[in-house]
Amino acid sequence: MLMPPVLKYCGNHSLNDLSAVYASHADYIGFVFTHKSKRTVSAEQVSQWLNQIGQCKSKQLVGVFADDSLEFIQSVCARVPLDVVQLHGGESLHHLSAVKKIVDQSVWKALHHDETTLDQMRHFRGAADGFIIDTKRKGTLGGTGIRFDWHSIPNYLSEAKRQQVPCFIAGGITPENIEELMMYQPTGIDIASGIEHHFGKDQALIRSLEEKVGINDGQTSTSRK
Ligand SMILES: O=C(O)c1ccccc1NCC(=O)[C@H](O)[C@H](O)COP(=O)(O)O
Repeated sequence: MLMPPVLKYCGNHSLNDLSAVYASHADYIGFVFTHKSKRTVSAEQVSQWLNQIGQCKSKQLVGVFADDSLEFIQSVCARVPLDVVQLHGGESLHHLSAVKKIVDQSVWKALHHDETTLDQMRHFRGAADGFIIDTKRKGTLGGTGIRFDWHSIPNYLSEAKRQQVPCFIAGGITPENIEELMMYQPTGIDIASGIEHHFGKDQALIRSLEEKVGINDGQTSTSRK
C-alpha cells in the first residue's frame, strides 16, 4: 500500500481559508508574506487569525518569501510562529545560508522547473532543508495554477532522497489531475489554486483531493506519520 504524500496547502489569505485548512489533513499550512503575490498577507493578519482560531499542534506553519530582505524575513519570524521559511524567488546559495543563520526555522528552497532544476538542487545540497519544485512562468513566481512536465518528477524525488530532505511537487495540482500525479508517487504535494473556489480555500475540493490521495476521514495528519 502506497503512503499518501505529505500535504502542504499554501496561499491562505483569510480566516476562512485558515478554518478550511485546519479542518483538513494538511501537514503544512502556508502563508505568502512576499509582496509579489495576489495572496500576500501580513504578519499582523496571520497572528490575529492564529489568535482567533488557536494554534494547531498537528500542523506546521510555512512562511513564503521571495527575494526578500533578511530584515523582512526576521521581522515576520518574530511575529508568527513559523516552522519553515520557504524561499520562492531567485535566492542564491549565499542568501539562503544567510537566512539560515538568522532564523531558527528550517529553510526550504523553491525551484522553478526547467532543464537546470536538477543541477540547482545539487547546488543547494547541504544548505536547503527541503525543496519545492514549482512551475516556471514569466512574470509570476508561484500560485500559477499551472502544472509543469511531470516526467521529470522521478529525477527530483531521487535527488531529494539522496540529500535526505523533503521534496514537494507544486504547480497546478487539482482534484481532477491528482490521480495522474499519484502515479509518480510524490512524497509531498503543495497546492494553492487547485483547492480554491472564488479565490478562497474550499472544503469540498480539499476533501475530494484527500480522498483521491488515499486519506480517509478516520485519519488525522499525525496518525499518518
Ligand atoms: O501562491 C502564490 O500566490 C505565490 C506567489 C508568489 C510566490 C509563491 C506563491 N505560492 C507558493 C506556493 O507554495 C504555492 O503552493 C505553489 O506556487 C503552487 O501554486 P498553485 O499552482 O496555485 O497550486
